Amino acid sequence: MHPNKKRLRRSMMFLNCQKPGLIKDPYIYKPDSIMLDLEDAVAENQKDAARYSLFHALQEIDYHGVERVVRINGLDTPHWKEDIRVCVAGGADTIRIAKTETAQDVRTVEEHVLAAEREFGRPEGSTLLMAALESCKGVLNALEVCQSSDRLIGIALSGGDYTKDLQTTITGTGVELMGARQHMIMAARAAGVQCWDTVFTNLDDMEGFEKETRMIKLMGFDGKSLVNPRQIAVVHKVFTPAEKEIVFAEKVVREIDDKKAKGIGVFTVDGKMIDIAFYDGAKRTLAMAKAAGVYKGEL
Ligand SMILES: CC(=O)SCCNC(=O)CCNC(=O)[C@H](O)C(C)(C)COP(=O)(O)OP(=O)(O)OC[C@H]1O[C@@H](n2cnc3c(N)ncnc32)[C@H](O)[C@@H]1OP(=O)(O)O
Ligand SMILES: O=C([O-])CC(=O)C(=O)O
Ligand SMILES: [Mg+2]
Repeated sequence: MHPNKKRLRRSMMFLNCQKPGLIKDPYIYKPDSIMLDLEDAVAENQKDAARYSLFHALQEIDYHGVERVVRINGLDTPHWKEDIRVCVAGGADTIRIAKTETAQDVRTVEEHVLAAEREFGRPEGSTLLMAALESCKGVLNALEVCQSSDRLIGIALSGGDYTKDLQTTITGTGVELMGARQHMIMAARAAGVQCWDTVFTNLDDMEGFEKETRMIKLMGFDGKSLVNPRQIAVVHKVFTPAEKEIVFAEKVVREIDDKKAKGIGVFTVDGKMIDIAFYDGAKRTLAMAKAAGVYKGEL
């Protein structure tokens, strides 16, 4: 498996490739990933200029370990083939396929990525893929998209275009996105890939943003697409296990190991019933805490 397939992706911040001022140093905000956008943030007559900036940024800027995702234009545009060549030539870590609808869309992109890896002498299989689902058809096909390719690391809900297709609007209540969110997270888990929630565009409503972030964390998402550096700290706070969760998870793992050796299946930890069903969840909490740099233990 590619070493970065399962890396921590709590915060994935979009930035517009049309704006060199934005793409030159976003690592200072310490998101887990940046998403350099060639799609909707870039005006139609600026696509070439955006690709040119992107190529030089990928080649010349040290992003200090922040994952460099590039969002390419959809397969219904004249741009995506050249977008892929520039991403691969520049050495992007991951390509986000905008407006993905089917498993075949992912496979088509994969063929072009492989051809570009050969053309530019990049290791075959080094470029990862994520698929943005932005229509009812795309969301309904979530499972086949998740199972489409070994390069595919996960699926992202794109609520703006999705609600347009659904013929509603984003209200901030989450009602209109609930079905898609639930469906996508189940598909991603069934296929063993990651799943990210859509952007929150009201930058003046930080309270609403935190509420939504807490909700999607509870739903099972791995993180969220973001549009602004102010949103990163909130997402990291919500998605990084707190000290008391880490302590409890350590106790659960140790107690299950200990009780198993003694032939005991069910018992309590801090007044809560625990059995083997809780083992993987506790292990996941510790792995996440370790990846986030807040846990140094060996469990
Ligand atoms: C529906 C979709 O398709 S979403 C995906 C496409 N959208 C995007 O890519 C938009 C990304 N976001 C942005 O461009 C901007 O955040 C905007 C236009 C929404 C708001 O911009 P501003 O009003 O300037 O935001 P704000 O005042 O919070 O900026 C503060 C600082 O953060 C920087 N900043 C803002 N957004 C970003 C970003 N996404 N990435 C990196 N830096 C950013 C600004 O340049 C500014 O830096 P400075 O203090 O050195 O001047
Ligand atoms: O991917 C996202 O969250 C942003 C986007 O394109 C959309 O909402 O349509
Ligand atoms: Mg969109």
